[in-house]
Amino acid sequence: MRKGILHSYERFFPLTERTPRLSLCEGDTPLVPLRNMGRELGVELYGKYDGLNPTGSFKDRGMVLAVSKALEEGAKALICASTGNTSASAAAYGAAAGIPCFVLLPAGKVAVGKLAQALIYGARVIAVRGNFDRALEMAREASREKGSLAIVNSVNPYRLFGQRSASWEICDELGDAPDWLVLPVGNAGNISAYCAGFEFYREIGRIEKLPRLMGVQAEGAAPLVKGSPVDEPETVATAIRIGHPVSADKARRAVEITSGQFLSVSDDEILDAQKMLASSDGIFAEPASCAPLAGLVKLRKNGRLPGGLRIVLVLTGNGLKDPDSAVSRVDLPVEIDGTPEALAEVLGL
Ligand SMILES: Cc1ncc(COP(=O)(O)O)c(/C=C/C(=O)C(=O)O)c1O
Repeated sequence: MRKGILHSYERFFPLTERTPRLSLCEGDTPLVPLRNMGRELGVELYGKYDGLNPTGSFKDRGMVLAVSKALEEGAKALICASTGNTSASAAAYGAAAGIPCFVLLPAGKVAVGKLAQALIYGARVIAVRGNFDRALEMAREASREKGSLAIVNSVNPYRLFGQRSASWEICDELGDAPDWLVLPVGNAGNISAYCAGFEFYREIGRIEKLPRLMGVQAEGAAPLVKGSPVDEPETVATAIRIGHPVSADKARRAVEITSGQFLSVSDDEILDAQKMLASSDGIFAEPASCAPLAGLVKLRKNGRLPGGLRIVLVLTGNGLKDPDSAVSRVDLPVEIDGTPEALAEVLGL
């Protein structure tokens, strides 16, 4: 039975007897073999489907630890800026913890599913006329001003600590680290957390080697590929529409020590990958989560994807978060009269 990561990995986390053990049964998500895409690409391919966490993204892994520790340290409320998933997760764990949660979202740039979540979980949702980077500056300022307001963005170290749990689950299931781990990069916290998690597992002898960490960004929001901040990031993958990643230095170190790489893909390549993943292997992930597959397809096209590798794609968010983007790329339903003849015609019977 899933009891949540504070239970499953209790001995690896900075918990004390005073730390409340929050849980929405996050973690222990499936590592799905992507057989058809794997055959297509000539690799052994898996999807770590973190879209099956309680609020539909990997954010729950860090949020459960950050909110538990915030309670222990006397916080009276939570605050975060978000492109959507962090706010959904903060709102849910704030509700579970029984404390208010304030979320700052870039006005008009958040997928409908994520906005609905933050609202229904009872967060105070504040739409900022500006992008995520501006909203994060405001949230950090507010948290500095008011000590009892705990910021739960990935500037909060407990967030990245909790997110290490995904790397441990992958290694526990595969028996070692994969050859490559490919994931989307926005604020760059998750790639840094995976690196720390794999390093810890190597330190305690659970794995032999670190996987190559491949960070994929959208072409219109690719500061780590460009090597400089992007002031006006733009992409259909709104979860990674971030131009000033707060964990950039950690992420660069993660790519360097694992001989990995940052690469970027276009919005079209992302949406094509989203449709491919769903129609070939039955997994519906949100646009940002499909950037890694788009990256693999691009490497394969350029002859830079070695055969036979064991690769894990991190599917960070559920496709249901952003149905509008997915619908923009598919044929809409055909409408018929309610008669057997009309159906027979469509079915070609
Ligand atoms: C589905 C999905 N995939 C990838 C990322 C990028 O992770 P980071 O590189 O650790 O930022 C996000 C990030 C979202 C937010 O930053 C937020 O919700 O505020 C995401 O929601």
